[in-house]
Amino acid sequence: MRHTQIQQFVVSASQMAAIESRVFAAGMPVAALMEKVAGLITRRVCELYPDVRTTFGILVGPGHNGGDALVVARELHFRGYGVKLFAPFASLKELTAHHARYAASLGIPQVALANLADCTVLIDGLFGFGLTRPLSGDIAAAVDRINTWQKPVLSIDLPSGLHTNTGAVLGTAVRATRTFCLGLWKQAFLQDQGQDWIGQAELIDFDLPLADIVEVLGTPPDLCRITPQQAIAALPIPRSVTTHKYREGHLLLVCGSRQYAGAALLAAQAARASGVGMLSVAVPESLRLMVVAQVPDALVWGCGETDDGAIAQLPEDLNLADYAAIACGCGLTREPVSLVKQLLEAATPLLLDADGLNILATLDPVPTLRNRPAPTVLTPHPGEFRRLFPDLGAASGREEQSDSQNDPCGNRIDAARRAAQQSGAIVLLKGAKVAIGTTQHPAVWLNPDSTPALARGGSGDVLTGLLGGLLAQAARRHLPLEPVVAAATWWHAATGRLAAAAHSELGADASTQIRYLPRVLQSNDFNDSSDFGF
Ligand SMILES: NC(=O)C1=CN([C@@H]2O[C@H](COP(=O)(O)OP(=O)(O)OC[C@H]3O[C@@H](n4cnc5c(N)ncnc54)[C@H](O)[C@@H]3O)[C@@H](O)[C@H]2O)[C@@H](O)CC1
Ligand SMILES: [K+]
Repeated sequence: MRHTQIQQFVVSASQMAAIESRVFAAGMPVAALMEKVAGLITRRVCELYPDVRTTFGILVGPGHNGGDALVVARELHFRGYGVKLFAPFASLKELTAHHARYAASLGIPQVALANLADCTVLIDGLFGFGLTRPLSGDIAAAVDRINTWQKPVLSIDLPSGLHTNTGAVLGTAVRATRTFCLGLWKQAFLQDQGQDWIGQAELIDFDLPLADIVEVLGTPPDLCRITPQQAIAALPIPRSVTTHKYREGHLLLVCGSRQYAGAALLAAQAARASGVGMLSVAVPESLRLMVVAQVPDALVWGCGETDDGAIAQLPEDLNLADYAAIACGCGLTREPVSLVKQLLEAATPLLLDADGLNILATLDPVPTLRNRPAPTVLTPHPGEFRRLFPDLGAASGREEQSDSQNDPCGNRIDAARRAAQQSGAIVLLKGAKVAIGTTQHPAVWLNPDSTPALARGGSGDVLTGLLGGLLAQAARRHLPLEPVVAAATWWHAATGRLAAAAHSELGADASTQIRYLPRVLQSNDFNDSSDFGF
């Protein structure tokens, strides 16, 4: 129970410091807490490296991150491992200085950086959440040098140099292969730009009292990390034994063009897997028979089409008020502007994706969304996000075409939150760590576990169909939509992971993902984030 709760919290540096202060004020001695935390880290290090011939080079910073590192060094030394310290700071915090003196008295050698080059593993205790400014000078040079060695690096709390909240690299940063996040997940672990420095992330729970956490973070907290347990509790959306198809929601998918016919099929097939009671699909007339053949359970509307094969207009006898939700965008092209305008005016929950978003971006999006008579869900990737919210765009993540991850403004959590506040929409900002901004509490939901296997054409169409189907079911029951968006995000990512585990990352194409959607809900392996055993 505690394990599940703890996994949901996400903190900033100042919130972590506030929680820590409450614990210390209540009587927990600082030194005792450091012993406890470092003991837990040591246990994990020994599990990972049971062979006592392993040698550890330990990087010691001036604050309590360095203190943790010194306690770990001492414990590894007592267990018979070879340990060397690199402690380049002349001035240390008091507790850290005590541990440094004791380590020296035990004969643990302090060495120059070059002497760590022959160690098997490095442990990074330079800086944790107390980092206040960019790394520079000798320490930055030392970090850069370490990064060229390509050794396993275990970072304590955060890779040194990473901003605790944004995950941005401040000057330079240690490139960890694994990071032990201490106590509560820091925001950096849920930001895309930190991921290549964090490596494998693992939470070390050291029993911060829930009462103190809740007091600082509020109930419900502002941020919520989506857990498998939460998502599974919302899925599948429960149905009564006496239900009928129209009570399970009716989704209208508006999608496809002659150029992008497959997108319509993928979205429709994924919507079907959501359990939605009724599925209608509006496509250009020339796609109608293909959709009927591939998704025979859908009602398919053939729409008048433009010369280029995009939807020109919806059929006159199609009544938008008949649907519990509408999802639009997959394979649409940017032509059907009046169609998207018409959908935006409908008093029906609306999901916009892909070209639906690109068209919305030309329609003065913020006031348009604020005037919507029903809820809106947007699912932009960073490029679409920037077109929709240009003043927030810099905060949404790296440029699509750029491999620079060092964007100092790349705070996706903040971007999703502010986009939702501005527009009133639920904004699902795609990326490795999806951030969902809402106008409710929590203000942002964050999905921690995904797979690069989902970074491929078609997987966005699967998400749109799945999410659209779930929104229709939830809207029909008057359930809040935000938790459903979070659950769909998790379901989509978990499907990608399950499909990749079975077929490799290369084999987890969109059609395979659709086949795996129901299997995720049948699996019992959702007890922690390392489910599926990889
Ligand atoms: N939150 C908690 O409850 C606990 C925290 N602990 C550890 O304590 C850490 C936080 O400790 P501190 O607050 O001492 O902070 P840090 O150890 O992260 O670093 C702060 C020190 O680094 C200096 N500094 C900051 N930026 C610098 C830069 N760019 N170049 C050079 N020096 C710089 C500061 O002046 C200060 O002396 C955590 O990350 C964690 O490792 C654990 O020991 C125990 C429990
Ligand atoms: K560190």
